[in-house]
Amino acid sequence: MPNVCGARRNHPPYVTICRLAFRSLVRKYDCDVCFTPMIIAADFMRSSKARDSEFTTNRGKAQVTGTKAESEIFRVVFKNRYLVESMLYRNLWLLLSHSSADRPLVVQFAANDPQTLAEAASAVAPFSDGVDLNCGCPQRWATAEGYGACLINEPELVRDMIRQVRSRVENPKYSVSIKIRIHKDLRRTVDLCQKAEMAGVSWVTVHGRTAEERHQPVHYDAIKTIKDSVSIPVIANGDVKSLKDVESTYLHTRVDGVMAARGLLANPAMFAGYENTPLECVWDWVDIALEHGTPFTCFHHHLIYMLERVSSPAERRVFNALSSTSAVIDYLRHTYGS
Ligand SMILES: Cc1cc2nc3c(=O)[nH]c(=O)nc-3n(C[C@H](O)[C@H](O)[C@H](O)COP(=O)(O)O)c2cc1C
Repeated sequence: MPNVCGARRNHPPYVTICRLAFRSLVRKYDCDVCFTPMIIAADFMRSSKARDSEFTTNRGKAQVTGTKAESEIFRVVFKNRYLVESMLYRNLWLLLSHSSADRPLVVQFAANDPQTLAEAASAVAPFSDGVDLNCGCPQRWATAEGYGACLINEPELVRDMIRQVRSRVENPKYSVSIKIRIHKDLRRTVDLCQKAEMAGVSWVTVHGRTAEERHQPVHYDAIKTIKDSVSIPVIANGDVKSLKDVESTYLHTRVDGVMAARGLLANPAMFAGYENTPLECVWDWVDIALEHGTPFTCFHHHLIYMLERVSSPAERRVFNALSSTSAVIDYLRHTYGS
């Protein structure tokens, strides 16, 4: 059963570098598939600047920022040097080992128009394994623009978006998925998923709450009903915070995989069976984050999440107030050892 990592929107470039670093960490601890944060497809297609700031991935040791449009030259970061030679970049890729590549990678888009989504999908297809349409974000800014959770009420539009991506991306193995929330009337969710299936969707991720629900219990029965109503894989999402939760979700719903967000932020080694973030994982984050040139705020924030369950309030007060990478490393060495 695949373990999936899901994350979020609206970020300056340093945040996408940060997401890439975090994806590298969770992949080390048995996360099988990673999603990018949600990217607004229309913004993404509007300018190469937007593409550079919204999407960063790598192949082996090369890091790629943005996407390859016909007339554009790529920025490739290799051993911290920018190479702006597209031929060199192509040759480089052929030589690189894919062992530490950021794959499998699903790029998640917010979109409300088939053509734009298809263009965005075709731009990222060479660097990823699939695109996902966000039909679950309940935030007001998103639904006001016709993105996210409001799309669960537009099954025909969702179907058209899936079809358009399918016909635009040539690779038949490239996945086209949707991430949804459920309706109060579950028949509508089943209808949405069946229409998506008929349009050629590869799988559906179901966050088992309605668009209005926040902290209410996840409706596992609803996820099971959806799973029983379609033949494509279904991924369950919501409140998976340990490997035990993965198992109980599976037993309850018989889904094909689970997606986790907050559980992995708190414990990136969760899918590998650790109850709390192991020290090894903390040091792995330090290594990976420094290797990627992760800015301090992001580096520190992730550690704050990871240490929350394993530190006392007094320790947290000291740790959270640290303001430099060296102070953080000194604190970790002194408090936990290396
Ligand atoms: C910090 C953060 C960022 C998120 N960003 C996204 C996102 O970009 N796209 C998305 O579909 N869901 C996003 N979500 C929602 C999660 O994917 C997930 O549906 C929700 O948090 C419930 O799952 P969980 O209990 O595993 O956290 C985000 C959640 C969190 C906490």
